[in-house]
Amino acid sequence: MTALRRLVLRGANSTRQPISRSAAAGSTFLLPVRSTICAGRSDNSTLLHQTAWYSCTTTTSMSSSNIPKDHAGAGTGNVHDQMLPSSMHDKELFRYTKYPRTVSIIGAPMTYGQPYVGTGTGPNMLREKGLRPKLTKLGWRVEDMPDLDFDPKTLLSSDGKGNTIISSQRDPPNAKNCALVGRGSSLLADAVESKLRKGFFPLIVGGDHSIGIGSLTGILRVRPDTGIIWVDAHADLNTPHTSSSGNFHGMPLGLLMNHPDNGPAKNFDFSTLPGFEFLDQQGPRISPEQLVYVGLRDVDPAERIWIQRLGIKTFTMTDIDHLGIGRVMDEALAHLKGRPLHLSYDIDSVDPMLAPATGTTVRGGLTYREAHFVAEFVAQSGDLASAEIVEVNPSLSSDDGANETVELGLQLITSFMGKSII
Ligand SMILES: NC(=[NH2+])NCCC[C@H](N)C(=O)O
Repeated sequence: MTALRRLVLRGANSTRQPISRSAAAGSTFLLPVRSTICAGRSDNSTLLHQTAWYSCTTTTSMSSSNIPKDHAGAGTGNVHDQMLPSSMHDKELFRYTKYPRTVSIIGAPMTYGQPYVGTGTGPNMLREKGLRPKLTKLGWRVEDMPDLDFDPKTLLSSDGKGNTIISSQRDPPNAKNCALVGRGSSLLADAVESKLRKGFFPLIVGGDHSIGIGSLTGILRVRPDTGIIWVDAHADLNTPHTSSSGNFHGMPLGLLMNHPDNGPAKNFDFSTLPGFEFLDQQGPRISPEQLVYVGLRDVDPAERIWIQRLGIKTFTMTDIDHLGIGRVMDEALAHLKGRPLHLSYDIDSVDPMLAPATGTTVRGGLTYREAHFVAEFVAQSGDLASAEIVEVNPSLSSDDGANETVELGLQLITSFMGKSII
């Protein structure tokens, strides 16, 4: 029955309508982004992209008028101390987070790692759907800071305060929006590091998956032995040397992976990537054994070679079909046993019928229950110490598809933050 259900789901045509940018702009979707101006791979795409990003942050920034009453204070730096009784404390879940368990929502509205506008709206969309009260209900003390400032003016200024803008640097080959991604990653790394040092649980809300560069750097600075569960349709193991798109959302693991016998970024000279100076040769790196993939189904040729050569523990969709998600997660957690865990959840791991509003959809993804099971099982292990959700882009689908995707993202967050059926 389950197999049949999965076959039906994976075999059916995706409902995703590949919306052209102009169509997205005309839609009445929640997010009034003028996305027509973003596109292309031409030389000036960076500029177009930035312009679009401005409009997107302006229209969705949190002001007291657009925050529903029960979310008032979200993103304003408040700590909400109103903890409700919860089974989570009895069960010794989230044992790496100091008691009383505090989750720090770190909004990372990064869009520069891929070509579409709209990916930066994730944090506010999730807040508007009630992220904070849902976390409070689960028993968390919630710290909700303003989103990281990824305004190009701030990121590209030499003093980080918007003064003295560095004139636009040319991107190195295959490294689109290099300085913006690099500098944004550096800010995020510092934020994540400081929250972990306080004993908080960083919940990083993207943004595109290039935020993995910053979140993992911050995490590894504090806990170098962290186990990483990368739930994704893609391996994100490229570097500018192997990427065919030049998009940094396909590179976070490639840039950070280390291995004595030449990992993807071995001898990579980060000084050739403006903005990435913080990833100097001493910077924290991932070893292959601390990573597990779940849900892969679209892997580039160079990534396939590295996965095999480095022996990275990988559960593709074929493995999930064959073994079932229960056994896959048993084996995944057994592989990372004894480590604090970071869950990097890309919404495109889920089947596009359920999560159409994302930039790089691939058919044949996780079912609704499989997606939740991954989240629930990791939470129930007690070892989850940080997490991120990425690539929710409401501007890339119809209203319904966008709402479903944001809603699913929110539900998955509640599952990995401790919600259980009983
Ligand atoms: N996190 C993602 N959505 N990654 C998509 C990556 C797609 C492709 N492999 C690339 O490197 O461009």
